[in-house]
Amino acid sequence: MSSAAALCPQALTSATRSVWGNLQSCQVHMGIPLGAGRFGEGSGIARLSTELGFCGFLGCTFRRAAGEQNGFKERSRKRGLATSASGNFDRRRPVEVSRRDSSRNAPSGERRQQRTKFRDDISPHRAVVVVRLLRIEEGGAYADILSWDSTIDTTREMQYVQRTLGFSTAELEPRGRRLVTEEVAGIVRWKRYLDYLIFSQFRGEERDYERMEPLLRQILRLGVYELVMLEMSPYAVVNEATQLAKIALRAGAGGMVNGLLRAVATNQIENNHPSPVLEGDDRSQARALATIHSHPVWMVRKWMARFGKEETIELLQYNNRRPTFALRANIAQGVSPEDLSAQLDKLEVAHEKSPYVPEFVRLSIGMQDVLRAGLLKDGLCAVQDESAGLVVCVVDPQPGEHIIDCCAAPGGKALFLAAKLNGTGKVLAVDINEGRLRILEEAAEQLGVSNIVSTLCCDLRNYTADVTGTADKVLLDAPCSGLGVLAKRADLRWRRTPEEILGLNDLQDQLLDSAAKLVKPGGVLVYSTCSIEPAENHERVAAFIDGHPEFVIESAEAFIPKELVSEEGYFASKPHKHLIDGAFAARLRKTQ
Ligand SMILES: C[S@@+](CC[C@H](N)C(=O)[O-])C[C@H]1O[C@@H](n2cnc3c(N)ncnc32)[C@H](O)[C@@H]1O
Repeated sequence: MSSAAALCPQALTSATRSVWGNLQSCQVHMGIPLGAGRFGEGSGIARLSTELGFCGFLGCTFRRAAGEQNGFKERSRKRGLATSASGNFDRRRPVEVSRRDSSRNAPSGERRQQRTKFRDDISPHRAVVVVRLLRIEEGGAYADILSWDSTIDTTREMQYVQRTLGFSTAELEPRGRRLVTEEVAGIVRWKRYLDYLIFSQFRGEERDYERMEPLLRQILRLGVYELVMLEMSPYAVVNEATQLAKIALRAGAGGMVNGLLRAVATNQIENNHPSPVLEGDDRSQARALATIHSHPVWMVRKWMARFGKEETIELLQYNNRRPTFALRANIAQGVSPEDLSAQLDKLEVAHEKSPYVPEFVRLSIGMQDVLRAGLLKDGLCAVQDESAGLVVCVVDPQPGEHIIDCCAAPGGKALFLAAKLNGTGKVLAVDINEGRLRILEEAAEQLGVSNIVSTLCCDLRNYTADVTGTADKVLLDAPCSGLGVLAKRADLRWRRTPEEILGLNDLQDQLLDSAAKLVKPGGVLVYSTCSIEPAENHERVAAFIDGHPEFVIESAEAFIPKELVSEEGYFASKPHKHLIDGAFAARLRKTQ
């Protein structure tokens, strides 16, 4: 599998920076019931985490699966990350990174004692946040995968803290857990802007700043985030961050943190933070916007060239918003959207009907209550972004049809396709990733569509080498950059590169050629992504049509609201305009 094949951010999408966490986040966009893979024998949270960690939806996980492991291992070792006996990065073990151990020269007994010291002057959430940030930045963990599920035992997390920082704290209460999830996602998202504020108060050369110890940097980011973005009391923030740096690093580090955060706190009170000036040529303006809205410069430049400055700012702002979520009523179990709405009313969870997909309801808060009430575990609904539902609407499955979902795992769209078949017809879910297919199979059981869905693990390109098309409809939800789902995937913006996106285009073309072979004459092929980039969307379809004159474009307008349909007849959502994830789908009819 090429490394490009690894990229599959939709899964990631979901995400959530909300309390119900990462595992879930992976599943959200995909429409997997959050319970899937979490409760069965050997398939608990731990297995799902491993699964996600391996095949991920995200780039880095993919990269590892795709054979770039060596570089990663090498990096891990250099940085002292925990590796398993096989040399693989082991998420279960603490990442002990770059803490300068002030007790290094102490006698071993004393050192052990210091390591296990209990500190009640450091809030547990702050200790956990800096350790998680280290794991994400130094250890390659995903922000989503580190989100918190209320059902997870926190003991292991606190062991990470103890081993990384050298002391233990109180256990996290539920409120602390929520704060951890919120802060980790927020700090990852706002990293560039936070670093700008930190650097503006840093007394030293840029070189020294670049070389700053990773733990010290995370403590500063946490302090600045709490002061500026959460507007917490400066007294508590500055004192605890100072103390944390003193204990986990050394006295001098504490002094530095104290001075810097006090300066930021003063600017906060006086509303006097420095700000990059939006002037000069496009490049300078893109740099300024990238800092103000905390995105990579290349992304901002790309969008400015396409959308203009004002619209780019809207998109950047949308990507920094707290993401909202949608639930899909499981019509396969006879649950109508009205039934789901009544259940949510009972739980006093505020929600509204999706204006785009009849089976969906939107909520901005209250997911924890939905989880606790077991609506997902019982298969009454699934968490899924409306954009994923809209792709299924463009396929327009009809009872009795034979449908192939070519890149199906972990299965959000396949399961909704199956539900729409109303008990008759077949969905064949093909994917190269076995672990993710297992998640799909469990979710199909949970949602009551396992009689409709079957799975096949293979590389689509090999599978179609000599088949003749028999499917009524084929969906190719291709591996992509995921630039449409940045609001839900806090760390994705920092993981993507322009080269990676270019590299994906070949794979997308090859998969399209393969998927086309499965469609019977007169049948329909839908190509979709969770990207807003023309290079992955319109341009791929144009290239495909060039080489396949037997396919014609059919407008999506007959299947979804007009406002979501582009001039060319494609479904193309813009996050900042439609307030859902950015996604794309082209409906292509095979004429002969
Ligand atoms: C965007 S994700 C699919 C999400 C899925 N449609 C859903 O709704 O849950 C892309 C998928 O393509 C799969 N994939 C990548 N290369 C493939 C190949 N050559 N053959 C089959 N599947 C492949 C990945 O394993 C990944 O699961």
